[in-house]
Amino acid sequence: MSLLEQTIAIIRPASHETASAAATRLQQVLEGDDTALGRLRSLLLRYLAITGERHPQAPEKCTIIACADHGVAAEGVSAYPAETTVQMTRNYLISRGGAANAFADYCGAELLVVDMGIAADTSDIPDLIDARIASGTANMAQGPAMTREQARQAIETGIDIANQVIDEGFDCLLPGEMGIANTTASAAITAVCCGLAAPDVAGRGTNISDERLQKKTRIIEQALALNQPQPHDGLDILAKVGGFELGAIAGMILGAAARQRTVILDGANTAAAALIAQALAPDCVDYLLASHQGAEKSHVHSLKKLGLEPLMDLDLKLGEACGSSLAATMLDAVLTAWDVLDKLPQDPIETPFHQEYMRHAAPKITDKTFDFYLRTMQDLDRDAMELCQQRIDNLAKPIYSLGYLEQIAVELAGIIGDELPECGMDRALLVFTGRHTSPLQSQLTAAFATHAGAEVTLAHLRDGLPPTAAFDFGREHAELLSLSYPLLGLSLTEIDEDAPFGTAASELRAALLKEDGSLRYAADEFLQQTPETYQPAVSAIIGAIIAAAHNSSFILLDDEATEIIARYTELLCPAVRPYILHVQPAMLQTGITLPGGIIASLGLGITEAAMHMLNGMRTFAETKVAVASDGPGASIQKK
Ligand SMILES: Cc1cc2ncn([C@H]3O[C@H](COP(=O)(O)O)[C@@H](O)[C@H]3O)c2cc1C
Ligand SMILES: O=C(O)c1cccnc1
Repeated sequence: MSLLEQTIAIIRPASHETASAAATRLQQVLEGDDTALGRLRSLLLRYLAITGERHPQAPEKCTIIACADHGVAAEGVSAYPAETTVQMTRNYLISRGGAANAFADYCGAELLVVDMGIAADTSDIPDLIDARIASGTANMAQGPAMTREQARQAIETGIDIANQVIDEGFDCLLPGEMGIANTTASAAITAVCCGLAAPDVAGRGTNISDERLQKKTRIIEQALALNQPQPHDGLDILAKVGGFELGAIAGMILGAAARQRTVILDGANTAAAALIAQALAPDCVDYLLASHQGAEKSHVHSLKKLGLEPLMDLDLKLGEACGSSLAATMLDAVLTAWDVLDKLPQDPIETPFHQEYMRHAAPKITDKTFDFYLRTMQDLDRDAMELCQQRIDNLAKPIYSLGYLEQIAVELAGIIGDELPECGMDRALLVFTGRHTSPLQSQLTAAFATHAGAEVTLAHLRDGLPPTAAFDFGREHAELLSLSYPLLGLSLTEIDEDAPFGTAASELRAALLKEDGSLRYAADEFLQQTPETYQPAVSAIIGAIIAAAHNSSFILLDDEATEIIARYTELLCPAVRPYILHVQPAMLQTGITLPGGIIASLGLGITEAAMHMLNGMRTFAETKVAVASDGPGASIQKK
């Protein structure tokens, strides 16, 4: 038997015993609320099933970027010239300014780069793993991209790589790829595996123009019609419309599955590689975790076929393991939280929170107080924003390909008045709570906040005082915190101590939103319409948002309750809008319903990733990578 057949033969479904025991325990600690952790729950349970351990160590991560060229690039299906593949490979290993470098650094992964078939001399590139199959594939629009033997070789190379890194102690693989025109290949693979037509899967790749997209769609159609790949024959699909780097990634997936190790998928390209692996060994999907829903058109279909649910949508159009690096840190966080939860109540972790209590006073808040904040709200620093945007547009990646991460970076630049906000900015979490906070909530808040590097203040509200008192309490503490912490998560929890978690969100939704999710009331009416129990919390959050924005902190929202309050605050005071980051469901699609700062903490992680992009990546000029020749990048990017 060859390595491929041997590997396929030992792939078993992941063990579900550990996972189902953990599911039972989770249900018990979370008092039967299966939605509490949303998709973090299945992220955790899938990971436990893969490892077969109840409390696995935090995974050792290895990012592996497979690079290869594509004959179909000759058809003009990309916005960038084919030489970009080798130039980016140099960038990873010489300038070290690719997204892959920045995101591996962000999530603490080792970075390996493999030449699977770059159409250029790569002999001078240090540390490049040479596994070259040929100088690029043949043009699939004119015949098969490679021979069946080459397809097997690409996959077996991926299996070898997986075995090697697993032998070195890595247990979580983050594959990525670099290969101009490879979204044409991944779209074709997806069409075959999902039974779709070219227009359903052809996406904009490196941000190509409408005209080029039409051409790309026709080329995919032509490649499928000419080559007739067989949907149940993974090697045939790879040979006819694949790529060497996609074959290697399929192999890494098979190799990892055979050794019961995890692979976190990134965008449409890695998902297409996974479809090849799935066609060869259906059980390998148990070892896959999805990270994000990317913008490439085929991605939604491939994830569905793989039966995987993404954790986030950041409008990424890149690859290079960016989204999977983010998911890897979320996996770390949920593993920590699970350790903590499983040890309750005997063995709680320390929760060194600052505690603040509302005074019994009713301060005078008048329209004048309010006016003061609104009139003296700082403008964003437009120059810093413009310079930051220019730098991002010229980082060595397709234009706009890092989606919301780019927007976060620009907004932060405007808020702090510096075109290059740094990594590791000080951050805090302000959690409004009732008189008492349960050990469960405290432990969860601590686990996620610690992971995000945030200091926590628990601000205890008091009933029976006018809303102005709560407003002032929120204002005062956000103001104090925002003097030292440029990043501030705002959340609430256990306002009604007898109600289950998530009640604040559901009550505020019922009272303040219409059926379609839009706001039901005008800005000056909604507080009277808020259920009395929640009026202090709502007033405190409004005060906190206005004060934090006034002091130029970047505000990260938490659960749906804070989302609703913030949307009304934005209506009341539109000037706060640019200071607010809507985390879920705008970026995270985890459906977490637990309040208390979990979502805001994950938002801090996303913000940190944006800072790694900005500080870790280098520009086209700095790395000598070719700029766009089509699409919006063509007129903006400068060599
Ligand atoms: C500078 C640069 C860095 C990249 N990093 C990933 N890609 C991504 O874009 C390419 C696929 O898009 P298409 O099919 O339109 O060519 C792949 O290389 C993919 O990894 C990049 C592309 C460029 C230009
Ligand atoms: O989703 C991906 O993998 C992707 C999307 C655009 C460009 N390159 C890769």
